[in-house]
Amino acid sequence: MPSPSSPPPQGPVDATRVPRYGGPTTFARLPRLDEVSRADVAVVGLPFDSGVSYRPGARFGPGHIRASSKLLRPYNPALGVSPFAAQQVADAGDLGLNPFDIGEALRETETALTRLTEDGATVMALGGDHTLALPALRALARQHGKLAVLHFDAHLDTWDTYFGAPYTHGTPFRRASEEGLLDLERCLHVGTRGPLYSEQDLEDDAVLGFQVVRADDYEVDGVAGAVDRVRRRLGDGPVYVSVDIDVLDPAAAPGTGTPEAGGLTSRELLNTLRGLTGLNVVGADVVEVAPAYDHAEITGIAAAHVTYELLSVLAATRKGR
Ligand SMILES: N=C(N)NCCCC(=O)O
Ligand SMILES: [Zn+2]
Ligand SMILES: [Zn+2]
Repeated sequence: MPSPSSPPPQGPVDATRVPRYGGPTTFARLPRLDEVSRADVAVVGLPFDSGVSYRPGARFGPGHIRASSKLLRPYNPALGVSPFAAQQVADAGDLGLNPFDIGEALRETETALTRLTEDGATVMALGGDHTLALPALRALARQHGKLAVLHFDAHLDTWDTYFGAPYTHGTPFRRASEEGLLDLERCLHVGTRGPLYSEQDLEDDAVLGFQVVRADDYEVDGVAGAVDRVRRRLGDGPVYVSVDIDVLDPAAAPGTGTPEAGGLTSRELLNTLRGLTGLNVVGADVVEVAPAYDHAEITGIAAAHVTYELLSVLAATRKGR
């Protein structure tokens, strides 16, 4: 927490004074991390897509999400909070990750995220492909102990290997579970759907520690039912929230590498995220935005709003809402 003498949070550039299409290119036109004395939340870009199994391009995700975040306004009426006034949010820029050596990129990510959190910031990562959830979990589990993962995705991402490779965007949560980073009683996927490799995938997934709120469950139980299940599963302990943008229907997020029909609406996703207020969220990511397949910033805007809601949840929780 800031001391009584620390300066008030420095927010975004005022859009009534500096046009939105000008000014800084940081997330939501916030200050850079090196422009503030300390940050409660660091937004950091992870430009990397060497772990993908289908369409490449998520390496350009961080820049696209930032460019699509220029219209965000300072007050969130849905949660009654000003996410950039209740806490210092700053943009830490992009990590320089090795595109030719996945193991090296994992180490670089873990080291950088460890440094950011040691400085007291909660990490809000913008991907990048889903491979990098693994080093994020490694960094945060060292600090907080075993973590719950709340994983929004069309996919399970608990598969084993592709072409014999263990570190890919389809495997981060199996590796995390095997490495003992996860609380196996408190993890769940939200929004999964579509074809699997076999029935065994779901059996393995349960053993690895995950329950599932399927995309189809929204049809029956709605957002309130999903939030209720999520909150009961997560409890009070530390939670890492990982949002693969392909959890949204391709109509709401075409710009991604492995799209699956039948997904969540952006309204369902944003309202589910708002329902996380009060939980002990220790880090989050928004991944798999691939701008080459986007149109009119549809996917970028969805990802920017997801990020904004996560920042709002952190702010509302900080204020004891
Ligand atoms: N994490 C994402 N987006 N996709 C995983 C898909 C893995 C597969 O090709 O089966
Ligand atoms: Zn996915
Ligand atoms: Zn994924």
